[in-house]
Amino acid sequence: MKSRAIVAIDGPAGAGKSTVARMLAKRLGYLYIDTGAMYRALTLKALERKIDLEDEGAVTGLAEETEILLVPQDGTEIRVYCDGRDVTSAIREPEVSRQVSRVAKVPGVRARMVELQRRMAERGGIVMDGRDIGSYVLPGADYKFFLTASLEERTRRRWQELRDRGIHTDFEQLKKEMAARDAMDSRRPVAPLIKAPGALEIDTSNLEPEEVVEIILKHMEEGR
Ligand SMILES: Nc1ncnc2c1ncn2[C@@H]1O[C@H](COP(=O)(O)OP(=O)(O)O)[C@@H](O)[C@H]1O
Ligand SMILES: Nc1ccn([C@@H]2O[C@H](COP(=O)(O)OP(=O)(O)O)[C@@H](O)[C@H]2O)c(=O)n1
Repeated sequence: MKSRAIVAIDGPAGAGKSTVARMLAKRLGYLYIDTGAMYRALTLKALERKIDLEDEGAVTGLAEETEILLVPQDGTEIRVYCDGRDVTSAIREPEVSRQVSRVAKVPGVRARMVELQRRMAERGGIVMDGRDIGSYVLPGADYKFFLTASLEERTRRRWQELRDRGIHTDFEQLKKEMAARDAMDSRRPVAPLIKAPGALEIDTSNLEPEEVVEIILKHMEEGR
């Protein structure tokens, strides 16, 4: 296995990217970078400022004046700061999930985020997860994975996750929202959600997170 490698993990919402990426980073002693958290932080700020999300100029301007920091904690937890404020929990609110793809499709926003993400990856030894990491942000990544799962299973996971945080949502409504977000992420003109050439696709529907990590590590050890 290459040392201080760059590992890219992409896939739709709820496929298990962050869970697996975090566990993998821990096993490898790498840094975990959650790029979705960056788009979420900017979306939260835009919503709080009541910025018209269809106004691409305004949203781009906001991206350019916003400082987003991902700060690793003990283990592989990261805390997300937006202009110095800890927004780790707030960015997971359903309203942010509902609106984030509108912000993420703005080319000026992506340009800014991608620049930051590439800088964070410069020294290697990272696991980065998102939608366009293997295809666009880090096309030269050493290892690329594309996680999937059925929409039903991905909704079930997100529904449970929200419930564990005391947020009760309607399952069918959540399913619709997740499908709408996937569609928007897949259809946007700039760096859409796609499986990068050469990425190993893993359907996690019937796997435990630990099993997915083992598949990934085995693939990396075999140097494929
Ligand atoms: N392979 C898996 N099997 C079962 N549950 C999983 C699996 N991967 C992740 N989960 C659970 O599903 C939820 C959503 O996963 P997450 O990692 O946030 O997905 P993503 O980052 O792709 O949106 C988490 O609560 C996690 O514990
Ligand atoms: N590399 C990335 C990561 C996220 N995103 C956007 O950010 C949103 C939230 O990403 P996330 O990874 O936090 O979403 P979940 O899969 O955790 O629900 C996605 O739906 C995309 O719209 C993106 O455009 N590019």
